Parts: sequence; structure tokens; C-alpha cells
Amino acid sequence: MMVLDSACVQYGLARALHDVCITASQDEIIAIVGRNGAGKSTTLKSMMGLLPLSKGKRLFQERDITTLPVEQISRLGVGFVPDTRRIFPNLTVHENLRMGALAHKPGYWTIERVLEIFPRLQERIGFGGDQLSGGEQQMLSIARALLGNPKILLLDEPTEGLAPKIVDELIDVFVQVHRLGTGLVLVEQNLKVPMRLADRQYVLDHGTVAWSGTSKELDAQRDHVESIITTGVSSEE
Ligand SMILES: Nc1ncnc2c1ncn2[C@@H]1O[C@H](COP(=O)(O)OP(=O)(O)OP(=O)(O)O)[C@@H](O)[C@H]1O
Repeated sequence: MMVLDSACVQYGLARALHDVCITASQDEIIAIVGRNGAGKSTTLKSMMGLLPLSKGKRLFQERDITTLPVEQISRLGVGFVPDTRRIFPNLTVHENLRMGALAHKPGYWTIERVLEIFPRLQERIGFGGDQLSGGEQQMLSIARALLGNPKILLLDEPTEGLAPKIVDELIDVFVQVHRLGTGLVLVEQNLKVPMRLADRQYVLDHGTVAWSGTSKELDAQRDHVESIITTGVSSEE
């Protein structure tokens, strides 16, 4: 279980997160949703240990990891797929995967197995990273993160800007990865993808959790939650 407990994050004097509490366990898919600037990427980076907390704690498997460097948090079993995708443009798909395998930890995921769930990458195995479509680059970035055999995988806007067919393929992969034992934390700007696969959602607004609940609760309060995402909490008051 990964926990952000009353986490506050500052960029200089500007407050980006205030008292954010989030839990994500290995046996669930959670989504963090909010519009531009709500604090989603900051939350994900805070979970990964890429940003220091000015107050609050982060915990992983009941261990306080608030001051652990990101490399150690990664070694404990937390994977990260940034929105920038971070693949090597001048290396082939296979070489990119071999680079990912350098951080390989024993577990289910091997290069052969990630190529099985991403047949498009198998077809493009000799292509350079810069010859791939946006969707294929996203698949490569996710495949590389899986090679670290994370217990929990954090994904920053993994479906942003992708064609509906590719989004469908990614959703199938997320479901399979989750069934094979990895917890997922997805950041998204709206509820479309989360509604299709997340167990629970957190809605962020102005750096705080404005709403959280299960998918069933979300179904019952869909209009209210949509209005928080599109217009913010203050307009609700
Ligand atoms: N490196 C930074 N330095 C200063 N302020 C930052 C920095 N990164 C983010 N911010 C600010 O922190 C707030 C939260 O940003 P964050 O990127 O976490 O939001 P987001 O919900 O992920 O938005 P987006 O969907 O646009 O990525 C915003 O006001 C943003 O301008």
C-alpha cells in the first residue's frame, strides 16, 4: 500500500498541494482526476519521491519513506511512467527495452512478456524510438516501466492525445497488468478512462482532494463530480 498522508508540497513560496491524503494498494486501480493545474502531476511525483513534502508523510508498505530518495523508492517496488514518456529516440524498440531491463527486478515481466501484451512493439522491434507513433511511444514507456516489476505503477496522463483505438488497447493492457498483481495509479484530466477501469477516484482541485469515492459512488454523484472537475469546488459553494 502506498499512502500520501496530509501531504503538502511547495514550489518556492507557491503552495501546490495542501493536506492531500491518498491511498493506493497493490490490488486496485485508482485514478487521480482534475483539470489543468489541479495538482495531479505534483501528487504523482510526490508519491514517487521526486518532490519533497513540506508537511505530511509518504508511506509504502507501512514504512515511512518520506525522506527516502527516489532510487530507493523505485527499488522498493514503485514504478513511474511520466507524461513525457522518456524513451530514447535514437535507440530501437528492442534497445529501449534492454535499457529498461537494466533496472530489471525478478518478477513476472520480462522483455518477452511485455512484447506479448504489446504486439505492436513486437512488430516495430527494429524501429527507432523516433519512428514510433505517440501511442507506440506510450506503450514502450509503459513496457519499460513494467520491466522493473513494480508492485505499484504510477502513470501520468497515459492516454492523453491518443486515438480512441489506442486508448482501448491501453485499457486492455492496464486490466491485464492489474490482474497479474500490479496496482495502478492513473492520472487523467477527465473521468472517461477512469470510469472504465478504476476502483476508486480522487478528484483534485487547487491542490486539495475535492472529492473521493468508489466508482459506484461516482456513478451516483456523476454530475456533481463532473462540475467539480470542470468548474472547481468554489462554484459549488
Ligand atoms: N516546477 C514548478 N514550479 C513552479 N510551479 C509549478 C511547477 N510545477 C507545477 N507548478 C504549479 O503547481 C500547480 C499544480 O501543477 P501540476 O502540474 O501538478 O498540475 P496538473 O494537475 O498535473 O496539471 P496538468 O494537467 O496541466 O499537468 C500549478 O499551479 C502549476 O503551475
